Amino acid sequence: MRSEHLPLFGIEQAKNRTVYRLFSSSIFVCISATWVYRMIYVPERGDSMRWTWILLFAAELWFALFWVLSQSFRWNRVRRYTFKDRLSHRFEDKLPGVDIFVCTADPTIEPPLMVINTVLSIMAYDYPPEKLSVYLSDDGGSVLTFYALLEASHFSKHWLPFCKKFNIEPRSPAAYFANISDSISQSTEFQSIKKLYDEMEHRIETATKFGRVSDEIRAQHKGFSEWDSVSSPRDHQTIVQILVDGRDPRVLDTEGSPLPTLAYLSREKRPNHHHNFKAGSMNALIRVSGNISNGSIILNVDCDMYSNNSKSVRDALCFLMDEEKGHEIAYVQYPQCFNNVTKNDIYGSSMRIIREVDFPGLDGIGGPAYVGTGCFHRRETLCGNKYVEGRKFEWKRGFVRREGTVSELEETSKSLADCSYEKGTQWGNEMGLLYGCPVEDVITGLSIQCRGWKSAFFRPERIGFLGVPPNTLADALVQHKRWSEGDFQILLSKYGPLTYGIGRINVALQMGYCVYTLWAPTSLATLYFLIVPPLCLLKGIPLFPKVSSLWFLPFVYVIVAENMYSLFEFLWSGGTLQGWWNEQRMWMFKRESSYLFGFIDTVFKLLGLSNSAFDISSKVVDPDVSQRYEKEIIEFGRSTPMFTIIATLAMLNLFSLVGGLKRVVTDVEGSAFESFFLQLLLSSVAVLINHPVYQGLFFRKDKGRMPASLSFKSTVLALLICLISLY
Ligand SMILES: O=c1ccn([C@@H]2O[C@H](COP(=O)(O)OP(=O)(O)O[C@H]3O[C@H](CO)[C@@H](O)[C@H](O)[C@H]3O)[C@@H](O)[C@H]2O)c(=O)[nH]1
Ligand SMILES: [Mn+2]
Repeated sequence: MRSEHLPLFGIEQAKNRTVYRLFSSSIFVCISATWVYRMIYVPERGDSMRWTWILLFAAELWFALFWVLSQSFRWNRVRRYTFKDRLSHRFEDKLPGVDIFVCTADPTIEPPLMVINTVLSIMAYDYPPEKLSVYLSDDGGSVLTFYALLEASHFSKHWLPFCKKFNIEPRSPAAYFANISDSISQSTEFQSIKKLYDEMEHRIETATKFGRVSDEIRAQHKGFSEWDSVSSPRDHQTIVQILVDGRDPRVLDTEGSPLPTLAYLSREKRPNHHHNFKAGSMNALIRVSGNISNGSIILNVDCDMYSNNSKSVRDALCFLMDEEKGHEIAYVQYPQCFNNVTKNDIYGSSMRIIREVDFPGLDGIGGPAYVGTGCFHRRETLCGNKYVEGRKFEWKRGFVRREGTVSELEETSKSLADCSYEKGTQWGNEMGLLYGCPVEDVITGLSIQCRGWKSAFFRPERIGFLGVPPNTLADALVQHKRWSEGDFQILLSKYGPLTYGIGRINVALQMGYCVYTLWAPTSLATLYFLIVPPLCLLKGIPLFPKVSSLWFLPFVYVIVAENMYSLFEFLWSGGTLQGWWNEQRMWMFKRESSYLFGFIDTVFKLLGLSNSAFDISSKVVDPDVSQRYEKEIIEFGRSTPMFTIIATLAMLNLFSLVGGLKRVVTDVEGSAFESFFLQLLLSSVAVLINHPVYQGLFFRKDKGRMPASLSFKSTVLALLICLISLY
């Protein structure tokens, strides 16, 4: 084979697929057997238990459906790898322009220092700097963020040559300095760059602390004058400032190499104009960058997701530029990874199974979803192009420079980010990121796949991007509320995987999307399971087959085999036993609270009673909270409706378990244990897994405990429910 015909990437299929398929068929057979049991033993008409039974069957059917859908992830997992040397060899001088977007929205929960660390890590990619442009979109319209970016533009002149000279990783200064080896820290170059960074950090922190920039600093750049007319983050004109003009031959780093272009954008905001959250800011970025650098590849990252691997652009291009297959791929998604997840991941924030199983699985059946960060898109496909069989991309042209002075470019860019610009256009509908959904990313990715494109999921050995996960329980639950609500809305939207998706994406991919879009309604089946069987246990009504009955076997097989498999999968993905247990707890918490609220909010939205919001996740932690996080102690600390539900259900299962045990102990015939075994098992597991909740309610003294009022409320509520059900 001649070298120009060698592919730029390869795909490897997971092993042992046949074994898994046999195993999952055995589970399916047993699940079907449980249905037969439910149908045979349904109580007669007129029996008070009839509806309890039928609804329990419905809940079980729902979980079975969910299980079937999630098999799509496990059917054909793949792993991709790249050949970057071939890319350089064939394409080095034809590499395309790459525009990188960083989104931030609030300087208090997304500190400017963190934001510019992300920006610096991205400016330092191993890629020709004249072809790289970095845009920071600031929905917070904050002068502090602008100031930090200005500081970063100066510091980059020292930082980029340092990164390249010593070939360091990661290239976020904060992350790099936090983990350095001794040998390098002795060199003078290291000492001096560290000093520069510390001084910059100090200046930015000072400004952040006072909430303003001094007049002295304001005099450094004309851009500050824009804030003279900013009245609030929600009411201001568009601000576009090009801080580094990569085209200018006089703008060089300390080693005389060119720098990437760096621009600040804060789109116009007006109180009476809906800004569509991140989707709105991404669309403004697409247009403004199109006017300034017009790179044909777009990477976007959340402001906390710094680049941990300087080769990511080249890796992504191996997929997009491959002569044989590249023209089918619209985007390359990297997994979302986090850098301060504790060993056993109490909030399940590392999303291990999604990263190691779901997405590699989606990749084998048409391509992963777009998850909003760490994703390389083609500009054309993001702007609504359809896939045309056989049409290839022209890379020969490489990259064209824009004409015009910096101020001309800034001036012409402004109107592109004004509120009125999108009126009467297809932006947010057929073009750019879609509006109206709290998960703008997933719905946009799905719409791209529905236009015929494939996508690729890439997990390099060295993680591509690292961000900050939610580090309190409340934050994690709120984030999942937004996701489940958004995903559920996709199901009901024009782009529903079960409606619009038919014939546009393959059946397995439709099934895969359904798993996420059905998160919200799953809360109902979960609540049923956490409430009804325990109450029936308390009242002495058996709902599952006796231990001595043959029908018991399929139930037990499904329960044991599925849980063993899930544990095995978790350990195989690099997790710990305790981590798996924590993940099960979060599974339950989310379905009791986040998904329920996501479901309710969607219903309200359908009835026109409310609008979806985008609650931004906090990326800062109070030191006290952070200490508990490190020790893996769950953070409650507040009284919220979500915690009330969690605590009440924990108490309810505790009371039922006590009642059920009493029944078994006092039972003279000795058949109670047999009849209630599965209900006792269910409540015991619920109680064991809720152990940290009881601790938070009654035993902890620290600030992260449940407030006393909540302990009282949930106990009374649970008692009331038990009493009402008994009489
Ligand atoms: O009005 C807004 C709101 C948010 N953001 C930015 O969007 C990003 C993601 O927000 P975050 O609060 O961190 O949400 P997460 O739940 O962590 O984000 C995940 O889920 C979102 C969709 O719900 C996606 O947009 C994100 O890319 C994905 O990482 C951040 O950089 C924000 O600054 C904006 O630019 N404008
Ligand atoms: Mn985030």
